[in-house]
Amino acid sequence: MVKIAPSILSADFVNLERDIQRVSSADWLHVDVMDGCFVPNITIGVPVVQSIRKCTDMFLDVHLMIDKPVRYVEAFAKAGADLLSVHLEADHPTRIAEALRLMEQCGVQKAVALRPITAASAVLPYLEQLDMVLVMTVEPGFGGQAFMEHQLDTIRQVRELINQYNPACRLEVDGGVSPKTAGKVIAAGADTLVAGSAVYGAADPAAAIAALREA
Ligand SMILES: O=C(CO)[C@@H](O)[C@H](O)COP(=O)(O)O
Repeated sequence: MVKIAPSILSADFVNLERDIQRVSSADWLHVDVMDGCFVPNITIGVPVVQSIRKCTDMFLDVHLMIDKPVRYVEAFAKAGADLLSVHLEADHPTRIAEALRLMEQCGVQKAVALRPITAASAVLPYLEQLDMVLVMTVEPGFGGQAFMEHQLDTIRQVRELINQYNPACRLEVDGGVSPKTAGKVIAAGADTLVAGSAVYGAADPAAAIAALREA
Protein backbone atom coordinates (compact mmCIF):
# COMPACT_ATOMS: atom_id res chain seq x y z
CA MET A 1 0.00 0.00 0.00
CA VAL A 2 1.25 3.48 -0.84
CA LYS A 3 1.90 5.66 2.19
CA ILE A 4 1.61 9.45 2.16
CA ALA A 5 4.00 11.41 4.40
CA PRO A 6 3.45 15.19 4.53
CA SER A 7 6.69 17.10 5.10
CA ILE A 8 6.48 19.62 7.93
CA LEU A 9 9.10 21.75 6.18
CA SER A 10 6.17 23.50 4.50
CA ALA A 11 4.16 23.85 7.73
CA ASP A 12 3.90 27.01 9.82
CA PHE A 13 6.45 26.34 12.59
CA VAL A 14 4.72 28.79 14.95
CA ASN A 15 1.55 26.71 14.59
CA LEU A 16 3.18 23.32 14.24
CA GLU A 17 0.73 21.40 16.43
CA ARG A 18 -2.22 22.81 14.44
CA ASP A 19 -0.50 22.00 11.15
CA ILE A 20 0.28 18.45 12.28
CA GLN A 21 -3.40 17.92 13.17
CA ARG A 22 -4.31 19.19 9.68
CA VAL A 23 -2.52 16.23 8.10
CA SER A 24 -3.69 13.55 10.52
CA SER A 25 -5.38 11.65 7.64
CA ALA A 26 -1.92 10.90 6.25
CA ASP A 27 -0.01 7.71 7.06
CA TRP A 28 3.28 9.16 8.28
CA LEU A 29 4.70 12.55 9.25
CA HIS A 30 7.97 13.48 7.51
CA VAL A 31 10.28 15.56 9.68
CA ASP A 32 13.12 17.41 7.89
CA VAL A 33 16.22 17.94 10.04
CA MET A 34 18.82 20.21 8.38
CA ASP A 35 22.11 21.39 9.85
CA GLY A 36 23.30 24.19 7.55
CA CYS A 37 26.36 22.05 6.62
CA PHE A 38 25.14 18.98 4.76
CA VAL A 39 22.50 21.21 3.20
CA PRO A 40 22.39 25.02 2.94
CA ASN A 41 19.45 25.42 5.31
CA ILE A 42 18.81 25.02 9.05
CA THR A 43 15.51 23.71 10.35
CA ILE A 44 14.87 21.81 13.56
CA GLY A 45 16.65 19.53 16.01
CA VAL A 46 16.11 17.02 18.79
CA PRO A 47 13.97 19.20 21.15
CA VAL A 48 11.45 19.91 18.40
CA VAL A 49 11.13 16.22 17.54
CA GLN A 50 10.57 15.58 21.25
CA SER A 51 7.74 18.15 21.27
CA ILE A 52 6.21 16.74 18.07
CA ARG A 53 6.20 13.29 19.67
CA LYS A 54 4.12 14.69 22.55
CA CYS A 55 1.44 16.11 20.28
CA THR A 56 0.85 13.23 17.81
CA ASP A 57 0.77 9.44 17.60
CA MET A 58 1.64 9.57 13.89
CA PHE A 59 4.61 7.54 12.67
CA LEU A 60 7.56 9.95 12.70
CA ASP A 61 9.73 9.53 9.62
CA VAL A 62 12.77 11.66 10.46
CA HIS A 63 15.03 12.63 7.55
CA LEU A 64 18.48 13.61 8.82
CA MET A 65 20.05 16.01 6.33
CA ILE A 66 23.08 16.44 8.57
CA ASP A 67 26.82 15.71 8.43
CA LYS A 68 28.05 12.70 10.42
CA PRO A 69 24.55 11.60 11.47
CA VAL A 70 25.91 8.78 13.67
CA ARG A 71 26.45 11.47 16.34
CA TYR A 72 22.69 12.04 16.72
CA VAL A 73 21.03 8.67 16.11
CA GLU A 74 20.48 7.88 19.80
CA ALA A 75 19.22 11.39 20.58
CA PHE A 76 16.62 11.38 17.78
CA ALA A 77 15.57 7.83 18.69
CA LYS A 78 15.04 8.87 22.32
CA ALA A 79 13.16 11.98 21.16
CA GLY A 80 10.55 9.72 19.56
CA ALA A 81 11.52 9.07 15.94
CA ASP A 82 10.03 5.86 14.53
CA LEU A 83 12.33 5.79 11.51
CA LEU A 84 15.60 7.58 10.77
CA SER A 85 17.05 8.22 7.31
CA VAL A 86 20.77 8.98 7.03
CA HIS A 87 22.35 10.24 3.83
CA LEU A 88 24.95 7.98 2.22
CA GLU A 89 26.92 11.11 1.28
CA ALA A 90 27.04 12.38 4.87
CA ASP A 91 29.89 10.24 6.20
CA HIS A 92 32.37 7.42 5.55
CA PRO A 93 30.66 4.06 4.81
CA THR A 94 31.91 2.54 8.08
CA ARG A 95 30.17 5.29 10.06
CA ILE A 96 26.98 4.93 8.00
CA ALA A 97 27.07 1.24 8.96
CA GLU A 98 27.60 2.27 12.58
CA ALA A 99 24.61 4.64 12.40
CA LEU A 100 22.45 1.75 11.14
CA ARG A 101 23.73 -0.49 13.93
CA LEU A 102 22.80 2.15 16.50
CA MET A 103 19.30 2.49 14.98
CA GLU A 104 18.85 -1.27 15.35
CA GLN A 105 20.00 -1.05 18.98
CA CYS A 106 17.60 1.85 19.67
CA GLY A 107 14.65 0.04 18.09
CA VAL A 108 13.99 2.55 15.29
CA GLN A 109 13.47 1.66 11.64
CA LYS A 110 16.53 2.10 9.44
CA ALA A 111 16.75 3.99 6.16
CA VAL A 112 19.39 5.45 3.88
CA ALA A 113 18.80 8.46 1.65
CA LEU A 114 20.34 9.33 -1.74
CA ARG A 115 20.99 12.78 -3.14
CA PRO A 116 20.22 13.05 -6.88
CA ILE A 117 23.96 12.70 -7.71
CA THR A 118 24.22 9.30 -5.99
CA ALA A 119 23.87 6.07 -7.98
CA ALA A 120 21.21 3.54 -7.02
CA SER A 121 23.91 0.89 -6.54
CA ALA A 122 25.26 2.82 -3.52
CA VAL A 123 22.48 1.25 -1.40
CA LEU A 124 23.75 -2.30 -2.04
CA PRO A 125 26.13 -2.70 0.92
CA TYR A 126 23.28 -1.85 3.32
CA LEU A 127 20.15 -2.97 1.51
CA GLU A 128 19.51 -6.31 3.19
CA GLN A 129 19.18 -4.70 6.62
CA LEU A 130 17.13 -1.64 5.61
CA ASP A 131 13.48 -0.84 6.28
CA MET A 132 13.48 1.92 3.67
CA VAL A 133 15.47 3.66 0.94
CA LEU A 134 14.76 7.36 0.36
CA VAL A 135 15.39 8.69 -3.16
CA MET A 136 15.57 12.49 -3.40
CA THR A 137 13.97 13.98 -6.49
CA VAL A 138 15.24 17.49 -5.68
CA GLU A 139 18.57 18.65 -4.25
CA PRO A 140 17.93 18.44 -0.47
CA GLY A 141 17.61 21.71 1.46
CA PHE A 142 14.41 23.43 0.46
CA GLY A 143 10.76 22.74 -0.22
CA GLY A 144 8.89 23.87 -3.32
CA GLN A 145 11.49 22.84 -5.91
CA ALA A 146 10.72 21.27 -9.29
CA PHE A 147 10.64 17.47 -9.52
CA MET A 148 13.74 16.06 -11.29
CA GLU A 149 12.36 13.81 -14.04
CA HIS A 150 15.70 12.01 -14.53
CA GLN A 151 15.41 10.64 -11.00
CA LEU A 152 12.67 8.31 -12.26
CA ASP A 153 15.54 6.13 -13.53
CA THR A 154 17.10 6.00 -10.07
CA ILE A 155 13.71 5.10 -8.56
CA ARG A 156 13.35 2.24 -11.08
CA GLN A 157 16.88 1.00 -10.39
CA VAL A 158 16.42 1.10 -6.61
CA ARG A 159 13.10 -0.74 -7.02
CA GLU A 160 14.86 -3.51 -8.98
CA LEU A 161 17.51 -3.85 -6.27
CA ILE A 162 14.87 -3.91 -3.53
CA ASN A 163 12.88 -6.59 -5.35
CA GLN A 164 16.02 -8.66 -5.71
CA TYR A 165 17.62 -8.30 -2.27
CA ASN A 166 15.01 -7.12 0.25
CA PRO A 167 11.41 -7.05 -1.05
CA ALA A 168 10.05 -5.90 2.33
CA CYS A 169 12.05 -2.65 2.15
CA ARG A 170 10.02 0.49 1.42
CA LEU A 171 10.99 2.99 -1.29
CA GLU A 172 10.27 6.60 -0.39
CA VAL A 173 10.48 9.51 -2.81
CA ASP A 174 10.91 13.10 -1.66
CA GLY A 175 10.92 16.36 -3.61
CA GLY A 176 8.43 17.94 -5.98
CA VAL A 177 5.84 15.22 -5.34
CA SER A 178 2.32 16.43 -6.20
CA PRO A 179 -0.85 14.94 -7.73
CA LYS A 180 0.82 15.69 -11.12
CA THR A 181 4.03 13.74 -10.44
CA ALA A 182 2.79 11.08 -7.99
CA GLY A 183 1.49 8.71 -10.69
CA LYS A 184 4.86 8.40 -12.45
CA VAL A 185 6.72 8.13 -9.15
CA ILE A 186 4.53 5.19 -8.13
CA ALA A 187 4.75 3.65 -11.61
CA ALA A 188 8.56 3.80 -11.28
CA GLY A 189 8.36 1.78 -8.05
CA ALA A 190 7.88 4.12 -5.07
CA ASP A 191 5.53 3.09 -2.26
CA THR A 192 5.98 6.05 0.10
CA LEU A 193 5.49 9.66 -1.01
CA VAL A 194 6.73 12.74 0.84
CA ALA A 195 4.91 15.94 -0.07
CA GLY A 196 5.44 19.36 1.47
CA SER A 197 4.18 22.21 -0.66
CA ALA A 198 1.56 20.06 -2.43
CA VAL A 199 -0.07 19.41 0.96
CA TYR A 200 0.58 22.56 3.00
CA GLY A 201 0.30 24.87 0.00
CA ALA A 202 -3.23 23.60 -0.64
CA ALA A 203 -6.26 25.35 0.83
CA ASP A 204 -7.37 21.98 2.22
CA PRO A 205 -4.42 19.75 3.22
CA ALA A 206 -6.72 16.74 3.83
CA ALA A 207 -8.09 17.06 0.28
CA ALA A 208 -4.52 17.33 -1.05
CA ILE A 209 -3.63 14.07 0.77
CA ALA A 210 -6.70 12.43 -0.76
CA ALA A 211 -5.66 13.70 -4.23
CA LEU A 212 -2.20 12.17 -3.76
CA ARG A 213 -3.81 8.85 -2.80
CA GLU A 214 -5.96 8.94 -5.95
CA ALA A 215 -2.91 9.69 -8.12
O1 LIG B 1 13.68 17.08 2.25
C1 LIG B 1 13.10 17.89 1.59
C2 LIG B 1 13.84 19.03 1.01
O2 LIG B 1 15.17 18.86 1.31
C3 LIG B 1 11.68 17.68 1.33
O3 LIG B 1 11.02 16.96 2.34
C4 LIG B 1 10.89 18.84 0.90
O4 LIG B 1 10.47 19.55 2.00
C5 LIG B 1 9.71 18.41 0.11
O5 LIG B 1 9.03 19.56 -0.21
P1 LIG B 1 8.21 19.67 -1.57
O6 LIG B 1 9.19 19.46 -2.68
O7 LIG B 1 7.18 18.58 -1.50
O8 LIG B 1 7.65 21.03 -1.50
